[in-house]
Amino acid sequence: MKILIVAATEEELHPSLSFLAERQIEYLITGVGMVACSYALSKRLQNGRVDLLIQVGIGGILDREAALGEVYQIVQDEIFEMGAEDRENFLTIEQLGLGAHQFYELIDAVPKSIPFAKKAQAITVNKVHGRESSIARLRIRYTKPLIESMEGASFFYVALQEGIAALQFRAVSNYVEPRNRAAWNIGLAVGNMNSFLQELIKSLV
Ligand SMILES: O=C(O)c1cccc(C(=O)CC[C@H]2O[C@@H](n3cnc4c(=O)[nH]cnc43)[C@H](O)[C@@H]2O)c1
Repeated sequence: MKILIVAATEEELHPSLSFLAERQIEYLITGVGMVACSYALSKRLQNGRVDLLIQVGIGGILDREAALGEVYQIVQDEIFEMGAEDRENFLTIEQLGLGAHQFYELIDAVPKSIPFAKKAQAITVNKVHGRESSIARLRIRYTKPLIESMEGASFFYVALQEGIAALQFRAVSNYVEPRNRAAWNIGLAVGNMNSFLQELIKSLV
């Protein structure tokens, strides 16, 4: 099975680089954001077959009770607020009849026995939430565990277009809260993400 590991930045994958090299598992660094992710992944997929895409990275979590560092399996991801304002209402791209904003993991080719991670839904943003009022609106709209990233939905979108199995995992580096960069624990999240990734790969190859 040809696996491609996808991450936005090399920092997020750094602890696994020698592990991946030893096992001849290919990885792709896409850059941050939906446009960079879509471009880099599409370009790579034009150059050869892949059976399974695995995106790993860090992300924010809305739930203040959740533990920083925990790894989540993202089962559903959406391009946040893709649509149109209609005065006080919001119309999704589906409601406008112009496309889709909600995408899902694709697990047909994935063995059942992969390591356990809590499941979460996610939103993918161009602008990281950092204002009290917009975060309060998120809390009303989303009741299940919610992770925020800047690439996830575009990753699922490309996988769907190409018909390739795709899994996404995010370790929590920070809470979705008024901007507080000093409170991010990127080291913990990257460490846990990579330990999980290595267990996952061992279960697959
Ligand atoms: O310092 C900032 O305010 C800031 C604003 C935008 C991006 C960053 C980054 O460091 C890149 C974030 C990188 O990690 C993912 N990530 C991590 N936490 C979040 C989040 O709360 N919301 C959205 N994305 C997040 C993201 O996928 C990027 O690749 C710093």
